[in-house]
Amino acid sequence: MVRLKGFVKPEDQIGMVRMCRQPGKGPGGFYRPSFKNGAKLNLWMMSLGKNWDSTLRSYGPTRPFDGAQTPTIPDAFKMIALTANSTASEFPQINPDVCIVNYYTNSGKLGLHQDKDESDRSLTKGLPFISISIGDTAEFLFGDTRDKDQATKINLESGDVLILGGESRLLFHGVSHVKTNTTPTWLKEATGLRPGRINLTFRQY
Ligand SMILES: O=C(O)CCC(=O)C(=O)O
Ligand SMILES: [Fe+2]
Repeated sequence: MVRLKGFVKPEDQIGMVRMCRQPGKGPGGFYRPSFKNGAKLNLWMMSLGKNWDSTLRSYGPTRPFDGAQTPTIPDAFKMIALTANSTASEFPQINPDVCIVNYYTNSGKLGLHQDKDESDRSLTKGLPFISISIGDTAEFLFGDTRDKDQATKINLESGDVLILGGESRLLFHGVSHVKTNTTPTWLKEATGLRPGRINLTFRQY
């Protein structure tokens, strides 16, 4: 696992918030996903590139619940993810065809889980996923099991990048809480971003 603190430049963070708005409001935009048992996740989600469905735990070109086509990943997003990927030179380079954008309000969270719905090829090669945090700081947990009491806690701040690849690709991870009022003032002023946190994960299916 590699953490690149403050890797995403302020102008790129501003650009990413603005760029999320257009697809975020349209078809295929942000919605509250559910688990198989019908309970809602504590976040809003939008998939770019390919759709990830939280009930089926699989990828596809459209969203099963409303048939919406998945918006494309903006090239400018890809460039930022690829630059981070090559900075963490211990991991193979991916060609991202999926970007999952999560929006957490200040009561948002995400339980410990592994990301293992990508292709067998992607997982056996340990192809990394690249996570970018924007807005309020998250307390992020990771560990070898689903037990949150044994997990390590780190803060992910606006502009931080976290890369899980190779041996760390299947680490359990999650977000225990989002810290109120921690978005940088310049980001709030430039974008009018509502309180909360955006996380983008770039993956290769
Ligand atoms: O919000 C985060 O930092 C993690 C998101 C995540 O684990 C996921 O989308 O699979
Ligand atoms: Fe994840």
